[in-house]
Amino acid sequence: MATYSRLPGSVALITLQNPPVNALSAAVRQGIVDTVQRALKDPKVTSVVICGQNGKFCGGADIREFAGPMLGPPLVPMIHAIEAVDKPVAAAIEGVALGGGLELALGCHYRIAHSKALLGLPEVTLGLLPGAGGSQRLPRLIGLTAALDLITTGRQHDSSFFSSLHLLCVCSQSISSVCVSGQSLDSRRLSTLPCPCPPDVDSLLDKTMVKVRQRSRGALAPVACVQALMAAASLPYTQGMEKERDLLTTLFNSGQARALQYAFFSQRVVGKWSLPSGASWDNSAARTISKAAVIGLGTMGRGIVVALALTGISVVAVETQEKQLAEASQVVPAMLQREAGRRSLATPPGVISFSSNLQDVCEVELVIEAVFEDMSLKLQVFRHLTSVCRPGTLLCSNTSGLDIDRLAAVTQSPGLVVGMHFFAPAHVMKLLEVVYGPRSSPEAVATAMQLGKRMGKVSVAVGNCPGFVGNRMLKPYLEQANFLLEEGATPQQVDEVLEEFGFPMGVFRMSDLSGLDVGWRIRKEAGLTGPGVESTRTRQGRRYSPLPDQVCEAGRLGQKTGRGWYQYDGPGGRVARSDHWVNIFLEAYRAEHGLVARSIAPEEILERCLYALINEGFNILQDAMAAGPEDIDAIYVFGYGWPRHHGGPMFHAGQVGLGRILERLQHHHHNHPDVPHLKPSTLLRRLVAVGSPPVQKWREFINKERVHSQL
Ligand SMILES: CC(C)(COP(=O)(O)OP(=O)(O)OC[C@H]1O[C@@H](n2cnc3c(N)ncnc32)[C@H](O)[C@@H]1OP(=O)(O)O)[C@@H](O)C(=O)NCCC(=O)NCCSC(=O)C[C@@H](O)CCCCCCCCCCCCC(=O)O
Repeated sequence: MATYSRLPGSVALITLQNPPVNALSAAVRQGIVDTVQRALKDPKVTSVVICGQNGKFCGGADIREFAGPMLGPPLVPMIHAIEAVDKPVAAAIEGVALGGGLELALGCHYRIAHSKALLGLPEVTLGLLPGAGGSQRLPRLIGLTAALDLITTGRQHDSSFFSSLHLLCVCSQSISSVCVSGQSLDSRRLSTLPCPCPPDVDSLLDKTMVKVRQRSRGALAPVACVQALMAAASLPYTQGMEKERDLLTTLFNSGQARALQYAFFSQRVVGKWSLPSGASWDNSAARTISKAAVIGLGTMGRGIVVALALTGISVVAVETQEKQLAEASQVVPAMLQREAGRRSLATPPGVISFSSNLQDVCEVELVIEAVFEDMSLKLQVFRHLTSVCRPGTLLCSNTSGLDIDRLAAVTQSPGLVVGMHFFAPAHVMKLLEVVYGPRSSPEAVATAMQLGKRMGKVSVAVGNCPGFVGNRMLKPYLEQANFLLEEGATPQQVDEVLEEFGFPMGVFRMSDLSGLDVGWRIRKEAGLTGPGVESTRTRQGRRYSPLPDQVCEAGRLGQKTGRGWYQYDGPGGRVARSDHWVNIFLEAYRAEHGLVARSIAPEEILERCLYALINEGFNILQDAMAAGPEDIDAIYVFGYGWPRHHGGPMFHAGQVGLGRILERLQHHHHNHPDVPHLKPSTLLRRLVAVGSPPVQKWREFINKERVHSQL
């Protein structure tokens, strides 16, 4: 709702009230319409100020309302009516003015903002465009070039940025004196102004269109944003508004908007974590960490040190190999400086001290081990840590899939051991998997989750199983990609299909980037390859492709060696080019194993890679290793490049239709009975059997099934 009060004198104050962010729900819109009317009717009122309760102006349209029928007064005519009134109206912005909130402010005649307020039009991130006049008013106020950047990226900025664009007025006169002076409001009505455009407007629009198509392959909203701004640049306001409305209607009804809005809420759902034990975000106290240590200063360790230091935590960075330590003590401060600059932090907040001595961690509150992915080495480190650290120190491992409980078992306080699985580069990537073992205490989980949040990560609590959630699902995906090569596909074909779907990189390009030796080492440790293992296509009772092992054996480890599934300009090269060697190698391999290459349709490539991954997601939910589909989807969107406009693998499954996913998995499993990952999960079957409920209902369904021991 919105409240009305008269300030001493002649100013009416309208306060938006809809906690927590004063979103423009039907009740708020109705409140605005009513209170503006009241102010207009009151002869003592000469000017109006609109503000938001609790120091937040407005977080925009109420996204939750998008799921149902639109009730209450529509936003566009409401904002238009405010712009048209003949008493001056000012938006007093504190906290946030985002989306529809900023559009409301653009309909006012004056905008004043607190220096710390954040403003922006983030609709594109929700699969929409600023559809309450924002796409037409903003460029008329700040010019086409600046509006294109803000609207197509959804970027938010503080008020000093917007003051420099003259979006905010530095009012030398108070609102009431504006009114008293009888100053005309005509020039304050943005819809009446022309749109300032650069001379090369067509070239600017073309270049922006190319850029947005490249940046977010297959995403509709950025393209529609450019189209709406083209209209603002070339059409009168009323026709521009018609274009805005048409584009918004198309986007609003698209699956992409639903996916992106789901992604918005899933990011928030995962913060409200709960464990099978009943421990959860609201009943578990977190410790505040001010001193931490990182053990192992390879790529991951260095990134973690920077991520911690950026939050103001003092870090002891330990590396026992002198050469690596010397290199890290040069590189890490530079990384910190660069990242602090990128985040506009004047000076890097945290203090880092480097050491080669594990004893130096004895004073810290939390340790993150980031040594080589080797269980015996990690066990050795944990044994050492438990003897040198103060009692009560939290011991965390950055393992990407090893058993947290085995590490906990060698410590004096297994309850204080959790996994903190970062993604490379750790100071940049948003995802953190917080892995709880059967003995991890709620306090340890809460502390790791909160620490992740402080570092600006999306922290997701996951259970302790091989590969946790992300890498466990990646395994069947990679496996299918390798099988497809055996059957006749090329790495480029597979990658193109996945990139067309929206992944920034296909599976083979991604593997080359991460280093093919990472998986090779894991497979060796699992006894799947290595000396003494027979080179067959069946291992440990299931189909196995030795292709990636053989590529590694040929010394091709990916970008770092200049050769992998592709060739590069040299070691460390970035541009992947197809490599004749790979084609010859694949032909020889198929001949050796009596395989006849067939032509594989893009649909089969996509289905086998994605549905195998999705199927494992259902298994993970069934095993209670993730609390709900939102957790899996957040992991894939923030850690694995899953295109956000497809919501995440589990959301995508719902959009494709669970029945269809089941039927295709059955089909592929029938053709490949020796691939257990293609066997449809029990949970998927159960969901289809009860009529394929929407993804938002799965959590409840799974809990009920568990109670009745159906899963
Ligand atoms: C605001 C934030 C920056 C605050 O961040 P903070 O970290 O402090 O807090 P949280 O993010 O955790 O949020 C707290 C809490 O609030 C919920 N929430 C936040 N914002 C919204 C919102 N806008 N709506 C609803 N709920 C919101 C959040 O979920 C949390 O809840 P929880 O239960 O988890 O505690 C940050 O929250 C943020 O960034 N918010 C989003 C800001 C945003 O994106 N705003 C834009 C919204 S879209 C918009 O404004 C569209 C406009 O352009 C209007 C377009 C017109 C629409 C008309 C529709 C007509 C359709 C026409 C089609 C016709 C169809 C046909 O005919 O067929």
